[in-house]
Amino acid sequence: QTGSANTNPSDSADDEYITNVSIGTPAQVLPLDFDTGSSDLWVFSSETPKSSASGHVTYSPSKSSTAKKLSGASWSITYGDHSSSSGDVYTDKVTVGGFSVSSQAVESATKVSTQFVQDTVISGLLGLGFDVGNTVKPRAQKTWFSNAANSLAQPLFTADLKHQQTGSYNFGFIDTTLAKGPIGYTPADGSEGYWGFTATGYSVGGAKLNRNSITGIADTGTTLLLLDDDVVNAYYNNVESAQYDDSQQGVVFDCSEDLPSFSFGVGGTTITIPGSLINLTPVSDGSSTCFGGLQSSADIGINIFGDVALKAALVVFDLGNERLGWAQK
Ligand SMILES: O=C(NC1CCCCC1)N[C@H]1[C@H](O)[C@@H](N2CCCCC2)[C@@H]2OC[C@H]1O2
Repeated sequence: QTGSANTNPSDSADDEYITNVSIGTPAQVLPLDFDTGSSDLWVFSSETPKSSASGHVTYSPSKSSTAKKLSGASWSITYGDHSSSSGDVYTDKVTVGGFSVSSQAVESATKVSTQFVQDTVISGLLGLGFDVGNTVKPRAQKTWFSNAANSLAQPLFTADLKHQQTGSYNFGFIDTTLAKGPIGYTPADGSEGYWGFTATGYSVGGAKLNRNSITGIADTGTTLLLLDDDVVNAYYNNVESAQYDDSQQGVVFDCSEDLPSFSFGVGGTTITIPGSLINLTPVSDGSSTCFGGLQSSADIGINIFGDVALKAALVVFDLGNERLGWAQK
């Protein structure tokens, strides 16, 4: 068995990617942010304060004949951008891309932080990280993918995120036609709940890859490519107008710049992010100053290959073999 779901950028800056998920009986369809950087499936619900839920599609367990309250269970999560949510837990049927898990922990939000209240295009997150990262207490719950894995044709999923176009999350199979180059595989470290890996080197503007390895995570839930300052500086030293903008909390440059590409080595292959994908968006509507898709990870302490990097590749999240595959797109 397999599943295949379309995913769409939420706005003109590809800030996040939205995938529709069916929950309960009859199906309640919610737009969720699939996040390989976390391991909770949580939703805005009938239990979310009305003022917070305004503008969001919500899940009502009381309207689902297959919903069951998970007695005594609660959850609470804080993300790297300091957004947060918490609540109680139901189990219900959850279908993604035509594949159903009959009893999935659906974490109902009784509290959500301002960032989520304001982000009305999503009704929650579907974590695709490792189960160890799940926040439900007293007993951690499995992710949708973890519950599905044993029934899928292969215990893996792929992410094919695109700039301002419809992409896909495929479960149980690899559609190699989505890629232009071979898939390079490298071991994945799931011990922290993330999909951790090591890139073997990098280069700017098509130069030969150096041998400076970069250890980080493949995170569909983070918009940017966040790397060490020495890498960020090596890149922006090639961009005449680049400067750090305190108010924007990042490197900005003239939107008219012809940005160099950024390449990294992984699993014996090279992934090249075209400069165009690193020109993320004007700092404000109509501005001729643009915000960089590559920024510093210095304040975080971990390198993050977020959507800016993932958009250049077909990425295979292979749970069965504990490995990540990257193919140029
Ligand atoms: O916190 C992270 N990543 C961190 C970024 C800083 C450095 C450490 C990792 N990801 C979150 C992301 O920012 C959220 N956001 C909502 C608004 C549109 C953009 C996405 C969304 O909710 C949780 C998750 O996804």
